[in-house]
Amino acid sequence: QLRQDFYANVCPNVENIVKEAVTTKFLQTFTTVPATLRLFFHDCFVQGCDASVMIASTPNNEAEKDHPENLSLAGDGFDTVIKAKAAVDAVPGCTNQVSCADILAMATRDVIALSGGPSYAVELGRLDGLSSTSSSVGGKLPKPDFNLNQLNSMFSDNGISQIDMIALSAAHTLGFSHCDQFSNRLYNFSTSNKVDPTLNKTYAAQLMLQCPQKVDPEVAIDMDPSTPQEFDNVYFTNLQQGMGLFTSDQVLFTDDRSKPTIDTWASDTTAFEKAFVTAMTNLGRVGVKTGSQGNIRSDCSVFN
Ligand code: HEM
Ligand SMILES: [Ca+2]
Ligand SMILES: [Ca+2]
Repeated sequence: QLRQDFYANVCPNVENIVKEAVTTKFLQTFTTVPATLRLFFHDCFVQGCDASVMIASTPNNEAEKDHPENLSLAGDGFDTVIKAKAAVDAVPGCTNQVSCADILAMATRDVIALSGGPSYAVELGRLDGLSSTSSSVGGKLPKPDFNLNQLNSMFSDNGISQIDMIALSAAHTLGFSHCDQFSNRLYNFSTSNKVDPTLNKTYAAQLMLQCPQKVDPEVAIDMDPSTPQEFDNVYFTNLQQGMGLFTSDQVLFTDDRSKPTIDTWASDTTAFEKAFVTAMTNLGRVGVKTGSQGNIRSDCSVFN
């Protein structure tokens, strides 16, 4: 039921309006890119791509965004959607016609292109969801210590294949992580190895400098040490060198079932970009709401 020209009659210029608002925000801060991309992922994996992640908590309802695993979602992602929504609603005819879920999908496409990644046509027609609870988040989002079976199982719960999961993981080609998400790999990996043996030695030493034990929990470091502000396939060449930040990144190279894909995309940007667009399109189809399952919110952070 999703289609690319969903708003052609009510708000034909919606894509340009969103792109302009996103570009303005991008020029103010680069964080717009990783923040929006991760927000889209965390939205789609909990109750589907329905902007449930945008809802603010109230005295009666602790919303998704206040679940511990969502507290590190950067505010600039939410702000990007809110600003784009305001720009859309300011255009006569478009007011209250475009869902927050679709604006997030378009904004995500735009930030990827702005940071050097592929551009693609976005499918539209998602409604905004009618519920958002912190208690629905647990067990729905992947953890950085996941192995390949755990990754495949969680993504397949959302109808996403291993190949799409690997392509989507390349989102870690930009953005930041807090030290506690991977410090076990540096200081207490296992009884026989304090440092994760799959971690490049030089990179491990660099990470220890950036993330000493008892570091300020606010400290965040680049996930791609080589090209942190470029959406590129360097994610895969990093993995080949033992420079994946999380276990869930590095395992894609150490597990023989996924290694061939890493090797292919490390040396073929075109093939990676094509796969990434397919994977993002599939991610955008997860749990889409239609009819009485949703509505179009007038304020993305509040139910109508
Ligand atoms: C494959 C399993 C995945 C795991 C285990 C995972 C885990 C994480 C973790 C732990 C962080 C750091 C959070 C922090 O400390 O602030 C992070 C950041 C990020 N993730 Fe993932 N992620 C996965 C997949 C994805 C996917 C599929 C996307 C998008 C398509 C994505 C996009 C991002 C982005 C852009 C950031 C940086 C956020 C920022 O700088 O604000 N991740 N991820
Ligand atoms: Ca959602
Ligand atoms: Ca990069």
